[in-house]
Amino acid sequence: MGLEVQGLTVRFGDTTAVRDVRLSVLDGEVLALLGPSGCGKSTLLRAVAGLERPTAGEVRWNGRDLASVPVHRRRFGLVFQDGQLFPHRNVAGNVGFGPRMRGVGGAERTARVAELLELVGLAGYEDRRVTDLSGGEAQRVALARALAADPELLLLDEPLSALDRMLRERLAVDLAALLGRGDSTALVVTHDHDEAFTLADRVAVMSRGTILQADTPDLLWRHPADEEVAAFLGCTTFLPAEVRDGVATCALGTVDVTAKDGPARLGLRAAGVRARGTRPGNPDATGPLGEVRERVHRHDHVRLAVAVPELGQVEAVAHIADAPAVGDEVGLRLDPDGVALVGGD
Ligand SMILES: Nc1ncnc2c1ncn2[C@@H]1O[C@H](COP(=O)(O)OP(=O)(O)OP(=O)(O)O)[C@@H](O)[C@H]1O
Repeated sequence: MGLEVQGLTVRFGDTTAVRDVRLSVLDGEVLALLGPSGCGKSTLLRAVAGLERPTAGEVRWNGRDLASVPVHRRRFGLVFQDGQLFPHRNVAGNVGFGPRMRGVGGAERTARVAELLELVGLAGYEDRRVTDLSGGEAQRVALARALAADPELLLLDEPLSALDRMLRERLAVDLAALLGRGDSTALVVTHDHDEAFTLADRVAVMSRGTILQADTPDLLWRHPADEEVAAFLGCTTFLPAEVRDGVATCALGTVDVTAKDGPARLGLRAAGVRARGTRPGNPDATGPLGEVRERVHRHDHVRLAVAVPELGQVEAVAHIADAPAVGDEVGLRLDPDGVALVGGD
């Protein structure tokens, strides 16, 4: 059954941080709450944890209304951005805290702590003082500590956002494997798209206190419910299209889609529009033509703003090796991986 949230509203004075939210997290599912700063993600998570009192609505766990159940009785594991470890205990003391409270004895507890430290990439750290750890190490200890308590539901609030990018990407993959392997049920708050898509079975996109869409990463990416979700997920150009036999035709060309015949709306991310210079000897430069107006080097590609007659400015990408310069003419081609079908059924 898992977690069910219904009609949940949380107000702080005149601010409605969470507005009539309905959400479920199934047993064994990892759900990410993704949204911009201030949209109400943390407040929703804190209301589920019991740290914030709802103004209206219900939070149920396995069918039971939690309104009268205090935080420590909910059996939910909490991890916040800054870990919040017990400073007077060493790493083993922190990770082993939950098992110890549940009466798990010496050898078994030591083995469990070692296993969890190995899982979070900190094998052998048992005797380290937590005050001597780096931010990334401390956060991994916090994760291990939350998991060690065998919580029924893990609540993670921006668990990786204090870490540097390389570590965050690695830890997101590790955490996804770890949550999947343990069959954990988890609600993860994040503002980082990659993190949400890496970790979650389903992603709920939040804006201004409400959930706009909750779907699998694949569906969300390819079929955002409306332009607001599409724009939040990176679409910068929206074009009308006509679908015929699984092919959508728009002003920038054709792309395969899963949709019924008829009019449709496409959302294009920069990566959905590939640009090639039209200079002689480049036969790949086909499709509608435009002129490069801006050019920015990103880590593994070049991002362009291309002026297309009658369409205006379109974001596109080019290979670093033969990236066109500002002022060059380019041919544009759609890449289905970067194209979304917006709205509709
Ligand atoms: N204790 C509080 N008192 C008053 N207003 C609050 C309180 N907590 C949150 N808010 C307000 O509620 C809204 C939602 O805040 P919340 O922290 O839930 O957003 P968030 O999406 O988690 O943002 P961030 O990613 O920046 O943490 C914001 O406008 C915030 O200022």
